[in-house]
Amino acid sequence: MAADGGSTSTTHTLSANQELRLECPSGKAVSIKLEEGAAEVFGTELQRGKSVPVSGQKLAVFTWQGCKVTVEGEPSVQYVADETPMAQYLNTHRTLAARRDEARRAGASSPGSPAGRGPVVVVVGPTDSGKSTLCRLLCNWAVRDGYAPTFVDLDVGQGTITVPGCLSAVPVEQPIDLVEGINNIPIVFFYGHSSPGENPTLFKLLVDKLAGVLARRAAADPSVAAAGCVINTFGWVDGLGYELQKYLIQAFQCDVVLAMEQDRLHATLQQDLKAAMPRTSILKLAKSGGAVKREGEERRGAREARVRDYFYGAPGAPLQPATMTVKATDLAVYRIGSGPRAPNTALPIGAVSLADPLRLQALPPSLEMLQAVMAVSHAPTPDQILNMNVAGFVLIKDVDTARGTVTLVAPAAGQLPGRYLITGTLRSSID
Ligand SMILES: Nc1ncnc2c1ncn2[C@@H]1O[C@H](COP(=O)(O)OP(=O)(O)OP(=O)(O)O)[C@@H](O)[C@H]1O
Repeated sequence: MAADGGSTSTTHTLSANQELRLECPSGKAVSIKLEEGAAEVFGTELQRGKSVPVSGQKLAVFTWQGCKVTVEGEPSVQYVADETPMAQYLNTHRTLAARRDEARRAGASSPGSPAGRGPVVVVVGPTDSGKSTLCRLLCNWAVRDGYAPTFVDLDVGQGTITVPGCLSAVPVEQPIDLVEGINNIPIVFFYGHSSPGENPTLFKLLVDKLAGVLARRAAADPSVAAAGCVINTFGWVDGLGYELQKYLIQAFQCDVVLAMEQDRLHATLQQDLKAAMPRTSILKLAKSGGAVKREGEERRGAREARVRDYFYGAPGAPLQPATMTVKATDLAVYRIGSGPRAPNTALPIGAVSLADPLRLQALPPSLEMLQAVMAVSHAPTPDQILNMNVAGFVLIKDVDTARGTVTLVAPAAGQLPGRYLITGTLRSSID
């Protein structure tokens, strides 16, 4: 590596298979520019001579052949690494690519046949093991091969498709934009909490709903089926978390499980899925040394940033949300389950919680709703709320019980796309 330049501009010369790792705090302008050669950020190729803003991101500029790249601004961390798992990740992609090609051929000769189904890949592993990053790489490489895989995000704590607390899926038709993310309309089910343990029954129900929608889409379109799915999961891999991982692997009928970092997770999944899913391959992949550990406060901050991005746009791609005051009678707010769960240890000895985790409870507007992020359901009637995906989100800013009004922030002005709002425990402190 050679570096030169002043404190706000550094040019790095990378050799083949090296990567430049950057941690760029939000609020400080940092951009990268490819000067020579070829390089990619998690599978998205950089255009030569084009400056790309990367504030608020932790990323790696990787090169297969060698390149020269300039960093403008002052990242809090910047260094070049020689050792990366990229070759192993690319080999995995090549295996998946061969299966997509086979599926495309089979789907063309007999549409709707099981052989026309491309790989359904799930990435599992502890928090910060690089799961989301690997999903992004696999989606981007598939796009570069001419496929549009469906990216599924079940990470309700640190998801990347929309606000936290959701199970969502979106077709990736273009390389993921470094500023704007995935430019496509997702299908979203609202769970409403940042941990799958908050209401595991609801989490499983929504896994089944989303898996059902995607199976129907694949059955209706051979090119969707052949491209397959790449599924990101949450980083809770013990106890109930592990049980939920096994549940979702079966619900989505995953045929490839990529276990990041942990021998134990890999081995237990192999044992436990052998009988139920004999044809599923379970592979272990190395964690990148660049995947950065985030502590509780930072994880909360990342969730907050996702909510901010939803309403106000990502840095470099601003949006204009609307603040509206509506009549409380024009809305109906529902909570699924009966409020925060009492741990069994808090109940009298021998008692079990009789709370129905799928019970719909109508809530009158109250000050307890301030700063709640609520989903706007597509449901035409309340009894359909559990079955339907959501149109988008609102943030509750004020409730005036005397006047009977609710003030909320929505992505756009005008009537909301539905009158049924779903609330959970998701809150945001943004203005
Ligand atoms: N090679 C790399 N160089 C620099 N940063 C990286 C690299 N790989 C991953 N990161 C960063 O490390 C952080 C953690 O990675 P990632 O989000 O992929 O992990 P995860 O397993 O999905 O985490 P979680 O379970 O919390 O969702 C992210 O900010 C990501 O951008």
